Amino acid sequence: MSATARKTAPLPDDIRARKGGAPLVSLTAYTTPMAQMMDAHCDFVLVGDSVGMVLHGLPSTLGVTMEMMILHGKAVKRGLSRAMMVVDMPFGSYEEGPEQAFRNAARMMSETGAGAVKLEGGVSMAPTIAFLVARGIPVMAHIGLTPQSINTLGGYKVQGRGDAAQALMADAHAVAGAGAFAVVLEKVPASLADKVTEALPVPTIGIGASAGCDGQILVVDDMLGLFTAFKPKFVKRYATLGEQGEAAIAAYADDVRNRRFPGPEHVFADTTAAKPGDKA
Ligand SMILES: Nc1nc(=O)c2c([nH]1)NC[C@@H]1CN(c3ccc(C(=O)N[C@@H](CCC(=O)O)C(=O)O)cc3)CN21
Ligand SMILES: CC(C)C(=O)C(=O)O
Ligand SMILES: [Mg+2]
Repeated sequence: MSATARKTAPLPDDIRARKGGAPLVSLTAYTTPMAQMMDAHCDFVLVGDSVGMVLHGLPSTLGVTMEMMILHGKAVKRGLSRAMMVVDMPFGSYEEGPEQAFRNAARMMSETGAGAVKLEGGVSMAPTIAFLVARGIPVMAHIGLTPQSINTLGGYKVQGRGDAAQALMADAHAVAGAGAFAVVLEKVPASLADKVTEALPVPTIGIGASAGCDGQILVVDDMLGLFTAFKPKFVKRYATLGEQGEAAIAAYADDVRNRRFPGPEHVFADTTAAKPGDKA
């Protein structure tokens, strides 16, 4: 079923069932109005830990906390009626082991109303994914470039080139075998993304991966041109809202400095004998 024909949010199993079918559409969102804009057009919406870099000015995703993810998760949920919401588990909230991951993921699910959580990692995270899934928490996996590991990866580089392809394929099989209902593939060679997509029984969601993936995701502020501090090669700009916003702010500043704003239509008379159409 298309995102627009649907009346209620799909379940993780509905997303899983889209393997090999019409491409899954997703974007990140961090606020209610952005969630409202994409609700009719996306199969699922991710409250990404990219929120730290995009909305809070942090230098990486490492400083993002459970409290931040819960606050933004609640805001996004209020803007959705048809798309499923997935929330990123932040750095440090799940890596200690399955028990820590369950405790924090359960809190994330109950406090935000998310349909699933996403966590970064492959083979090493498989036991944690299996533990969560066995206890009722649907998990979306995220392999390839995993930004929470920036300090060991040494930069936001392409992952899985050359000999590293086998390890990436092992990560993909491990997370799918552990019960993840979908797998995000970030910044991997397109040919490898296609092989993983063919090999896995669950949908692959590409970001800097391949048009052959079972779905795509982007950071919404990137595709709208609102976030401009950097632009990964995988970003396609569908709008230039940052530029348009700055031009609008410059026009406002000019109006204020020249007393063109507020105009007569923006101010109030000292009488209730209002003209027709006036608001109190
Ligand atoms: N705005 C935004 N978009 C993202 O896709 C994103 C975030 N933030 N924050 C969390 C992670 C970090 N991600 C990244 C960050 C950088 C590149 C990247 O390709 N960087 C280029 C250009 C960097 C630059 O121009 O400064 C690189 O060559 O490293 C990729 C993914 C993906 N996620
Ligand atoms: C880019 C997506 C996959 C993500 O993890 C995020 O926005 O945090
Ligand atoms: Mg993330």
